[in-house]
Amino acid sequence: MQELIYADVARRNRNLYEAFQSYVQLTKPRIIVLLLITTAGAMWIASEGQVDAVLMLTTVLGGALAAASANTINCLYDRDIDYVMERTRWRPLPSGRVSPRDALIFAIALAMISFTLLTVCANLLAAVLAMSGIATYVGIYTCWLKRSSTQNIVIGGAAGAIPPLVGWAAVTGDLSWAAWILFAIIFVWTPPHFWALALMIRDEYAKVGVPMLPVVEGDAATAKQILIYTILLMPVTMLLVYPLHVMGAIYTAIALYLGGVFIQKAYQLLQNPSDRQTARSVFKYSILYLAFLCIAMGVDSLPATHILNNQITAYVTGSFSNLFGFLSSTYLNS
Ligand code: HEM
Ligand SMILES: CC(C)=CCC/C(C)=C/CC/C(C)=C/COP(=O)(O)OP(=O)(O)O
Repeated sequence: MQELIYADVARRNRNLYEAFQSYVQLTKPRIIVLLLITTAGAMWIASEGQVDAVLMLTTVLGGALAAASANTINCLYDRDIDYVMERTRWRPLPSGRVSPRDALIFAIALAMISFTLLTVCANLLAAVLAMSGIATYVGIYTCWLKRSSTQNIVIGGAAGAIPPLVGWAAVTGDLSWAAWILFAIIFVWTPPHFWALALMIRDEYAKVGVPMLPVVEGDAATAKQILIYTILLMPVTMLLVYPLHVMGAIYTAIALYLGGVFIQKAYQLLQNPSDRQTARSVFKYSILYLAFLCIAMGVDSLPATHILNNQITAYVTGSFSNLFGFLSSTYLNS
């Protein structure tokens, strides 16, 4: 009898754990981690490295819940095509592990908790921005553009660029130019990130009639667009240095290096646009690129780094003025 009870409890626990896993899977948790790194990075810069720990925790949690809600609604809306594609067939909705009704209730609950948490612990602007992220990702990307335009990801990508705005607003209560540059960095980063993946799984998207760029315009045209966006990304990242002066020498060096490697990889892809391995390498690098760029921003904003940054800047400016002095005296005297 005792054993039967134990077996029953064990089975129930296993079922509970499996249900829990299915709901977690609905939220696409691995993507959320990088979204949160951009939120935390923005908070760190906005507070010049002196962010309140409770505010950081609650904002990141609120942002995670909003993104989880957005991803769940995306899974709900796309369950028809997810069922047909190999890559997505085993997601909780197409495989029947979660019912559409339960997924909807889950997504609404997540959004409501996120809104309340952000309003109470951060401010209304941060909460409204998070909700606008859900609206953009679901309304503009998922329901409207994903199945109708090759530029779906360019315009819909704005949703993924909202998390740093949430973080910035949570700290300062408003949105400065620097916050909008962070938005612009992720906005320009998203097409190379996604199109590299789309090159790898082009046939899957073609099978379900989703007009991703490689499906409609081909591999070479997509690789060309990827290269254009990676080149554009470099000056956009530098806007934080000049004219905004929010970042210093350490960020500049790391951002230029990371951007240089990104361009090099995109160029390699252009040489061989149908090579899946090269596309995979660009996709993987895009994730590393954004994570390290945020880390560079964080390091650059540390109070201790300011001293080092000032010394490097003074040295570089001093060297330049010496050089200009030398050149002008040489040429003016000759
Ligand atoms: C609307 C714009 C975006 C689209 C359409 C998009 C699309 C995708 C897709 C289809 C995947 C593969 C997911 C899977 O196999 O389940 C993926 C992976 C990923 N995305 Fe994006 N993405 C976008 C924006 C972003 C943003 C803004 C971030 C973070 C800042 C991000 C971070 C990631 C990460 C970290 C992965 C890898 C997840 C893993 O390890 O499996 N994405 N993305
Ligand atoms: C502030 C806030 C709430 C922002 C939300 C931003 C957000 C959730 C971005 C996620 C991007 C993403 C996973 C796209 C995949 O979509 P897909 O449908 O093309 O991927 P799939 O083919 O794998 O289903």
